Amino acid sequence: MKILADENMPYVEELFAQFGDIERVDGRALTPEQVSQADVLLVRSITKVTPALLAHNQRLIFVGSATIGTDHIDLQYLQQSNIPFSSAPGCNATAVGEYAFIAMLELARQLKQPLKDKVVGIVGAGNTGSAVAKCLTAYGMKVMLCDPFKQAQGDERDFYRLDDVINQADVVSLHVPLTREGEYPTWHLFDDKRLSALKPNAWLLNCCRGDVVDNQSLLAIKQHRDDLKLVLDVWEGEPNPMAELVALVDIATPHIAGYSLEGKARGTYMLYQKLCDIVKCPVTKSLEDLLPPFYVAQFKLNEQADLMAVAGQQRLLNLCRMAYDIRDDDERFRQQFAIAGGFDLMRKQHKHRREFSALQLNSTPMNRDGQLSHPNPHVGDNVKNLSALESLGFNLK
Ligand SMILES: NC(=O)c1ccc[n+]([C@@H]2O[C@H](COP(=O)([O-])OP(=O)(O)OC[C@H]3O[C@@H](n4cnc5c(N)ncnc54)[C@H](O)[C@@H]3O)[C@@H](O)[C@H]2O)c1
Ligand SMILES: O=C(O)[C@H](O)[C@H](O)COP(=O)(O)O
Repeated sequence: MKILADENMPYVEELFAQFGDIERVDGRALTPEQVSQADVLLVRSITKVTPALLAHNQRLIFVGSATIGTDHIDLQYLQQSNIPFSSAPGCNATAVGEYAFIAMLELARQLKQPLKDKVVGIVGAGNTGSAVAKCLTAYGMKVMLCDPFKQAQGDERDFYRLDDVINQADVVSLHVPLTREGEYPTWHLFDDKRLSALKPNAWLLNCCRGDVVDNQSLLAIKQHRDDLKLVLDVWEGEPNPMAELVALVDIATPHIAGYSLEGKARGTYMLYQKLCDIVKCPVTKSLEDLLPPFYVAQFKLNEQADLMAVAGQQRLLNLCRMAYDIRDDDERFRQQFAIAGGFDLMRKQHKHRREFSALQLNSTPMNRDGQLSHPNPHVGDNVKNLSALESLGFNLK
């Protein structure tokens, strides 16, 4: 069996070598000739899987995309051609949730504002939107969800109309797929009108797809609305984002919101599970075995460190930065995005970010000598503190 896999998809050898020969390819430059002899094709978001790409291939038994988004795949064509396909729904949702939460904490620090007071509108309440909501509610914040599809399906959470979110939320975070058809298409969902309607001093985060926001309109509005703060991980025209817009964005990254080691591993692993199913072979590998341990074995928390209070915001940010320091990506992005191939190179070299769950926090209330400190008036607060940290996703031992 010949397996053609994107050169920047981790853990392919570990998981797929048992099925046959693996050839690594540049997913952005993939040609129909390269694909012609493949039995399995494993892609990322940068490969457009179209009838033209598959034109010379008669033997594919599986196309897999280690992504949540599927806007780069001609799903209808694959279905008509009876080529089994799978993406990796939810694989990097935790990474996106933590990215958005950390970006908000970081922006609050830059602006010297408390984050907790803000109301956050989440547009798209699927896997990634829910992961953001999980972090924010664990931190005690109010969220407004907007998802007309989930609402119509009877999802029991509270939902709001998009206009109400725009009018009322202090922060708007976007988590929709890129769609051009249907009742609620998302291409340029945030157009001139909606962008202009954002509240004074609003923050806008986009970690879904660049084309969900009209980047030209955003640039024009931001040029005369300095109050508007922007976090952009995705851009129209990737891998060539608009330089004038980058200059006005407060936190700018190269489409890596989902790039935790865990998220990447999960993506490849979900495709491995799918191929096992197709070729009727047992799943023998485990996801946990793929991941290296975190570089610090354990963090011991001082019981009085009230990370969940407004006063503890900086300390919480410091803890989050242990897993992922978004400032590094922002800095590198500004240095490299305009260099030829820079956008893709930053993504290729992005390897070391971990999810909160990789950090083991010692949950036993200790005093400075490492002794149990009962009875202690702060133990009750500490337990609340720890359970909020656990809800945020940290690993309490
Ligand atoms: N930046 C990154 O690294 C990164 C990582 C993962 C996913 N993504 C992008 O984020 C998108 C969302 O991911 P997900 O895992 O949450 O997908 P999902 O399918 O779990 O959820 C998307 C939700 O959006 C809702 N939706 C669709 N159109 C809408 C509209 N017009 N208004 C409001 N809600 C609408 C859907 O009903 C669905 O519940 C993906 O399709 C992908 O394009 C980006
Ligand atoms: O849709 C997704 O899952 C994300 O956009 C994903 O993180 C994109 O990463 P890529 O496939 O380009 O490596």
